[in-house]
Amino acid sequence: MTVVLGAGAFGTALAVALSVKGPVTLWGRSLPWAAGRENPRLPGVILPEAITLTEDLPRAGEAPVLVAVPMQAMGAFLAEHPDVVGKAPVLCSKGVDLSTLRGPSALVADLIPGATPAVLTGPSFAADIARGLPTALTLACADEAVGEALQSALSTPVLRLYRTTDVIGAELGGALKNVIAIAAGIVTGAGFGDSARAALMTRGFAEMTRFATRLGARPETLSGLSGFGDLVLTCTSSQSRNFRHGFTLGQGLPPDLSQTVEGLATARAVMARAESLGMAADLPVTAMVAAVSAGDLPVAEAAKRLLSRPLKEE
Ligand SMILES: NC(=O)C1=CN([C@@H]2O[C@H](COP(=O)(O)OP(=O)(O)OC[C@H]3O[C@@H](n4cnc5c(N)ncnc54)[C@H](O)[C@@H]3O)[C@@H](O)[C@H]2O)C=CC1
Ligand SMILES: O=C(CO)COP(=O)(O)O
Repeated sequence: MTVVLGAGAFGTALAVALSVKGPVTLWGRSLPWAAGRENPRLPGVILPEAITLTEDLPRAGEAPVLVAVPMQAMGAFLAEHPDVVGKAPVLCSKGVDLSTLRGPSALVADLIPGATPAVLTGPSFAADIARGLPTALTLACADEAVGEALQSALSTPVLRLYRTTDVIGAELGGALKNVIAIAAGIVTGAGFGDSARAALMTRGFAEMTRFATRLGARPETLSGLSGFGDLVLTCTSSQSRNFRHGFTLGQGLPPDLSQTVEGLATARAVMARAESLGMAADLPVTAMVAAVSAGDLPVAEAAKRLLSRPLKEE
C-alpha cells in the first residue's frame, strides 16, 4: 500500500509504477478526469485498477506517503496537512521555496517537528515512468534504516532506487539542474549550437556543485543520478518543461505559462540565498536565468554577458 499526494504528471506516474506492488491511493485536489482514469497531464496512460483516486485527503498511517505537489505549493501544503503527510514523507518535488529559501526537507523540518523526510529524485520523466520504461532514481534519507525500508518498498523491476544519506545534496541536485536546463534551452533556442550547450552544461554543473557543497552537500552526490544524471536528461531533451521554457525564450517567443517550470522560482530563490552567503558572483548562469525570468534582462543581453565574463582558470 502506498499513498501519493499530488495528482500531476509526476504523482500520477509514480502511482502507476508503484501499483505493480499493491494498492495505491492517489490524492489530487481536483480530479475531473477521474471517471475516465486518464490524467490529461499523462495522455494515453489509463490508470490501473490498483489505484484509488480521491479528492479526500487520507490520514497518514503505516504506508509510505509520497508528496508530489509543485515546490511553490509545498510549504502551505505541509503546514495545512501535517497529519496527512505524516512523520516520514517521501518528497518528490524539485526546487527551492521562494518565500523561505528552503528546500523540501528543510520545510518538513520546520513544519513537521520530529519528522524524518526522504527525498526521491533523479533523471525521470513522468511519461517514461508511466510507460514502464527503465528508470534509476536516488532515494535520500538521513536515517539509514528508514532509507533502506523505503528503498525496498518503492523499488520495482524497472524503477531502481539508489540510496544515500545526503538529503541536501540529492534535493539540491534536482532543484538546481532545472535552472541550468532553462539556460540550456535559451542557448539552444537562440541557435548558439550544441558546443555552446555543452559548455553551458559543464559550467552549470560546476556552479551547482559550488552552491550545493557550500550548503553541506557531498560532491559525489552532485556527480550522481540526482545531480549530473538529471542535468544531462533535462538539458538535452525537449520532454523537459524547463528546457522547453528556455528554448521558447531563446527563440524570442512567449512561453507557455500553464506548465510547471520549477527552475523559474528556484533561480530567484537560489540567487537570494547566494546573496546572503556572499557567493552570488559564483553563480553566473543562475543569475542570468533569474534575471531573464524576472523580465529584468533580455535574452540576447544575457547571452552576451555570459560570453564576456573574464577569462579564468577552469
Ligand atoms: N513531470 C515530471 O516528469 C517530473 C516532475 N517532478 C517534480 O514533481 C513536482 C510536480 O510536478 P508535476 O507533477 O510534473 O506537475 P504538474 O504540472 O503535472 O502537476 C501539478 C499538480 O499539482 C497540483 N497542485 C498545484 N498546486 C497545488 C496545491 N497547492 N495543492 C495540491 N495540489 C496542487 C495541480 O493541480 C496539478 O495536478 C515538481 O516539483 C516537479 O519538478 C519530478 C520528476 C519528474
Ligand atoms: O525533473 C524532471 C526529469 O527528471 C522533469 O523535468 P521538467 O520539470 O523540466 O519537465
